[in-house]
Amino acid sequence: MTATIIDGKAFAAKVRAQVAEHVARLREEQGVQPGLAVVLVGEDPASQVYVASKGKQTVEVGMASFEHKLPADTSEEVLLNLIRQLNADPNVHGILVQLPLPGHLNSELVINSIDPAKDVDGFHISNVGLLGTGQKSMVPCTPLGCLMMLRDHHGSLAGMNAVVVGRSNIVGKPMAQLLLGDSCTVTIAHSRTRDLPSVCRGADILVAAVGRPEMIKGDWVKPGATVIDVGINRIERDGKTRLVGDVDFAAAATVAGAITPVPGGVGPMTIACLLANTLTACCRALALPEPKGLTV
Ligand SMILES: NC(=O)C1=CN([C@@H]2O[C@H](COP(=O)(O)OP(=O)(O)OC[C@H]3O[C@@H](n4cnc5c(N)ncnc54)[C@H](OP(=O)(O)O)[C@@H]3O)[C@@H](O)[C@H]2O)C=CC1
Ligand SMILES: Nc1nc(=O)c2c([nH]1)NC[C@@H]1CN(c3ccc(C(=O)N[C@@H](CCC(=O)O)C(=O)O)cc3)C=[N+]21
Repeated sequence: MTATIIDGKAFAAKVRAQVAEHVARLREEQGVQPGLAVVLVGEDPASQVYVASKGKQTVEVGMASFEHKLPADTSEEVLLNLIRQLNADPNVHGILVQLPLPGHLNSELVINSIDPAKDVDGFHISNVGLLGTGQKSMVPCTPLGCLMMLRDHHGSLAGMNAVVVGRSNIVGKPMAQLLLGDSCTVTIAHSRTRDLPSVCRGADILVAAVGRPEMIKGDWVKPGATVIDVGINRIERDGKTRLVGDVDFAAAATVAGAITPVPGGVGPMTIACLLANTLTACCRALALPEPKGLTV
């Protein structure tokens, strides 16, 4: 058996086209332009690449992009002041603070200082609570992108056994909430899980968000299952730097029914959902109708 490859890159392009169309209409009919502010503290090269790519795609869909690059030794006070300023700026509808932050900064405090209505990452404690209780919220971009691909592939997810490997606040936990919201039977696995291979083998939907290159082996995958690989790991192989996921793709693709590749899977969907969330935040801020199909 050879799995269907779920093309996240192509799907993301479609989502961005939908966003762009809605943005054009907003500008024409309402004279408003959605704006996204991205804050990067420090000079982590990978983060710089992501931030540049987000900025480029933001402009491509017709939104305003505001980039704030601060030195690694920025004080909490300076960062909180910037966030206060962005919270008050009517041209900014979405705010993203790139994680991880340098160690001397309290990420929880920083994230929770963002206006929840502008928290396009969905990491603010009030958005987390709203999502957990099934109320309208800002939904974290990576899990939202995964859910969109799963719904597109399966239609209804009701009754399916979903296993999420990883319990981080930014991927694993919100992913599990979304799958539960779609009536999956959800298991969350982590580093203390006993017999992870057999837990994974029970999954109709297997989401890997571990941060360990190719840890999930082919024989951990139930035949015909759908595998969503969130992992982004840079490794050296054959003298070259390569990007691989948390799943042994070559082996899993011979067993799974469908699988997302890395690169070209979840990553591009994450950025597309960030743009979708910014548009949603803008529409909510102005009490305008929200675009359909771009949030849960
Ligand atoms: N494509 C995208 O857009 C994005 C990709 N990512 C990628 O996704 C991956 C996960 O990110 P993130 O959630 O932030 O990572 P974290 O490091 O915050 O969390 C990793 C989770 O995996 C669990 N884990 C670690 N080792 C094992 C193991 N051997 N067996 C079982 N579980 C294990 C940890 O368990 P425990 O809690 O017990 O320590 C933890 O819950 C990374 O590769 C990251 O780069 C992240 C965000 C966006
Ligand atoms: N506040 C915050 N929000 C985030 O959403 C956030 C963050 N911090 N910190 C870092 C992680 C990681 N992340 C990725 C986004 C896109 C790709 C992506 O587009 N990847 C491409 C490949 C890119 C490449 O070649 O390096 C792909 O998978 O095809 C990857 C990773 C968002 N994150």
